[in-house]
Amino acid sequence: MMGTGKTTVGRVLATKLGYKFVDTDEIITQVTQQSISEVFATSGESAFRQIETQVLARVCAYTHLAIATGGGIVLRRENWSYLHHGLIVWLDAPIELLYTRLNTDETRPLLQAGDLRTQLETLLQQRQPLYSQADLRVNVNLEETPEQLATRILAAIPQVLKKGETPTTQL
Ligand SMILES: Nc1ncnc2c1ncn2[C@@H]1O[C@H](COP(=O)(O)OP(=O)(O)O)[C@@H](O)[C@H]1O
Ligand SMILES: O=C(O)C1=C[C@@H](OP(=O)(O)O)[C@@H](O)[C@H](O)C1
Ligand SMILES: [Mg+2]
Repeated sequence: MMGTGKTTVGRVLATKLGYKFVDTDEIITQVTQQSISEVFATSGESAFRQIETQVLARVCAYTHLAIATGGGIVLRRENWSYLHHGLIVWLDAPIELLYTRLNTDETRPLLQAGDLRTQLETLLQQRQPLYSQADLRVNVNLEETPEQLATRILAAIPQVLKKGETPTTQL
């Protein structure tokens, strides 16, 4: 979900793994020469989602790469075939944490209209069943630094290889 720390923690995780790192939003910004807000404003969400899928289709083919996606990547069914090229980590955070982080943020177009808490609740309700399809669920809290969170994710990854329910890691 937006604000959970995918871009920030993904970068740290890549460093720890000795992997390269890409963020699909950053690639979209480079390719379109527009900010994410500008893409939404000038072309609309549906065009953004199309570009997002094209970007994911390209980057998912690489090995030794950590990919941070936008929180809406789960919405298109075809994206899942690309996501499953790798190990999918769900950063799950309570609404209050997201609210604290995104309260003054103006870079996420889907959260600019209306009450932020309501917006977050609505989106999370829609997306929770999709996020829960990930390989690893990581409960995010306010105490851990990106460094600590990345360390915890790394430690939890072996559990993904074992058969059974989706593993969850919390502090
Ligand atoms: N573990 C963390 N502790 C404190 N702040 C964080 C942490 N992870 C991310 N942030 C901050 O939260 C905001 C959202 O993080 P970001 O990585 O952009 O999330 P996402 O890519 O999931 O939307 C940024 O301001 C970032 O600096
Ligand atoms: O959840 C979403 O639909 C979106 C999340 C954003 O990325 P982050 O999850 O990195 O904020 C960005 O792709 C766009 O604003 C839409
Ligand atoms: Mg991001």
